[in-house]
Amino acid sequence: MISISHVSKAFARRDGPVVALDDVSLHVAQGDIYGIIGYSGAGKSTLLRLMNGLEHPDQGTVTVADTLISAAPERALRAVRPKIGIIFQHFNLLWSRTVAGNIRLAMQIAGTPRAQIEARTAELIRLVGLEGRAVAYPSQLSGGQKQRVGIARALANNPDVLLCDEATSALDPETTDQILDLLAQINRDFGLTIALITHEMHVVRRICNHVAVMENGRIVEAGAVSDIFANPQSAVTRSLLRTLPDDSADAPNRLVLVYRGAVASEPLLAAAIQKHGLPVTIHGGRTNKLADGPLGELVISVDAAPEQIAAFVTDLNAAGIEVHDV
Ligand SMILES: Nc1ncnc2c1ncn2[C@@H]1O[C@H](COP(=O)(O)OP(=O)(O)OP(=O)(O)O)[C@@H](O)[C@H]1O
Repeated sequence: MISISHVSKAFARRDGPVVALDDVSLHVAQGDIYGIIGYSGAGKSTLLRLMNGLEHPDQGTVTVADTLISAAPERALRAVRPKIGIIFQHFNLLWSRTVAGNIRLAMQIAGTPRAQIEARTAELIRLVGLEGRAVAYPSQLSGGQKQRVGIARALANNPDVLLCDEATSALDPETTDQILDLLAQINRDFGLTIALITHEMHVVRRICNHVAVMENGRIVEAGAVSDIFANPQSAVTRSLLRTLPDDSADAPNRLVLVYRGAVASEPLLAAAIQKHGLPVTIHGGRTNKLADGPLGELVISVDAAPEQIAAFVTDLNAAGIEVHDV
């Protein structure tokens, strides 16, 4: 659906040329949710602008929805743009138009017949969960609602591809997850291909199936999200992964085992698990080297009745392991 082949792009600046993209190749398949992640200045926005023809590469080719965007004349670009929806970090809504007015505009520009516009607008408002807000103005909406309008507008012309430019970076964590879930639902229900740029690994973890990690204008690694998470190759990927909060925080019956100094936690834990016969999931652990000796932490959850867990904890305590249920 999106093919980027050996693309390079430099910008002229007073202090010399800046290489924004350096021999980048990337393939986004039909139905993918493909994340492009990197820190500020890595080249993500430039790559996204190449995908909708706002920039042209110095070298290489960009093909989106069977159109060679990198070499397309303006007329061909105008024809293909309705097939490429885009949503933005700051929503880019028209403040003088209502929710419905913003969504209609995309179809009016594309020359859609009026009767069709009304039906499609109503359908899109339902799809993004904004029923009853059609006549509200953007200033009356929360950030999450504004992005829902952005999504409805981007989908108005039935695009083949949705590009997301840091689409949740201006939102709080809860709203971020709601918007990401909406994008995932649209991907599932309509098979819409999504390419997104982000600096947050959480976004990749929650909805992407593929990811490319960028640094200094290059893709340093790319592949299936599960492979990259399981075996990150580059320092920048490992650094981005360290920023992730622990998903096990939501697990039921989550216990943090703390062991100090010479207490060897694993054999003691194994013995307690065996004795009580409980299903224990280990979520992770780490060792802190404190000035007065090592302090270990192991995060587990136990799928058992409260009294079984209490007996298990009593044995762990007796073995010198502190247990916190946080
Ligand atoms: N129009 C431009 N003129 C000059 N330099 C540019 C231009 N656009 C991007 N650059 C430079 O190219 C490099 C890559 O920028 P880009 O915006 O693509 O990175 P990014 O990963 O999207 O970062 P950010 O999240 O900060 O936007 C940076 O060094 C940037 O300063």
